Amino acid sequence: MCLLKVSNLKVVYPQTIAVRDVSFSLKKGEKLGLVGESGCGKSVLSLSLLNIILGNGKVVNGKIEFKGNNIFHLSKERLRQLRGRGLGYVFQEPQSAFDPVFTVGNQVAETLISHGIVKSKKEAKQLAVKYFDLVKIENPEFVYNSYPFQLSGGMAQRIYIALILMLNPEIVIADEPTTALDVITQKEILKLIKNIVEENNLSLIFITHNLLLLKNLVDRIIVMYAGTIMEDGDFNSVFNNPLHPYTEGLLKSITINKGKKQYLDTIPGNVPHRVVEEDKCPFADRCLKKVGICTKRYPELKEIEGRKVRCHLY
Ligand SMILES: Nc1ncnc2c1ncn2[C@@H]1O[C@H](COP(=O)(O)OP(=O)(O)OP(=O)(O)O)[C@@H](O)[C@H]1O
Repeated sequence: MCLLKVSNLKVVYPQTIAVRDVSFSLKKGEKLGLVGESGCGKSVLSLSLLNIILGNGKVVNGKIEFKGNNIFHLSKERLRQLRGRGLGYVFQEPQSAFDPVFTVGNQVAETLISHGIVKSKKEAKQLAVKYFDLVKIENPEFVYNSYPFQLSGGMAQRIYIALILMLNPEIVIADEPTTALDVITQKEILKLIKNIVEENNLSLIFITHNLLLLKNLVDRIIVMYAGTIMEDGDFNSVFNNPLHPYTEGLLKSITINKGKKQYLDTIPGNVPHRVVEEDKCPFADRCLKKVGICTKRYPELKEIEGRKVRCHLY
């Protein structure tokens, strides 16, 4: 069953096209990785799935359907339900998700009551303590009564994940959820997200600039560059046999040697700070395999053996 369908989405800011001609869909239980260098549009795309457009950005084309309903046409109330019970968003900075002046319990209870998950503060506490235990918080009652500043980054992220799960969303969106955490906590949080998503047959959209994090976590990967999709396919095929020269470059820049990450080549040049509409491939200036047409025409996203690639070489 298709849960989410994005068609020809375009989101612009006065200085740049943040998301350009993006189309993809997500099935129930599917785990999708969204990867690309900083500034390629991952966050703008994932926030727009909740109809959140920050600053003076504008959706100028396309639609996003959640279970067949265009989210840009939902009433305020249905949108509020979508953000939480439809799509649960785990942010990069776990501590900033909480208001410093209220206890964790207060904020959790308010969210659960406002989404209709529980009716009273007492019920909220019972449910929260159960879920805090599930995400391996020691002494959940004590944590429930704590203030956010009393939590470590890892604890705050676990609590936030527990809160998202209590809302019982159908899709979990995790935007670099482990960047602010140390390596050991990172691994624990990734394992936690994977287990919970699989045990409950939830769909996952995991956003990262680190392709290696996606190994053993997702079934499918979308590679983004300059606001658009360059490659879309099942993780193993893309990882073992990348079609797009950009994906190839990303993969060449990392390798695993006896479990240790080593950085090898980097892709020449930089990600464009400003994306404008041009009749050329956005990656042409950095591409080691470019041919004549690459600087003359914007490539379509083509389907090849169940995968998709935006490249004139195919
Ligand atoms: N509030 C905003 N105001 C102006 N421009 C913005 C805003 N948010 C994003 N942009 C622009 O949109 C483009 C895409 O940004 P986005 O944050 O989606 O990239 P990203 O891939 O998520 O990067 P990172 O990995 O660094 O978070 C960038 O050029 C960025 O400058």
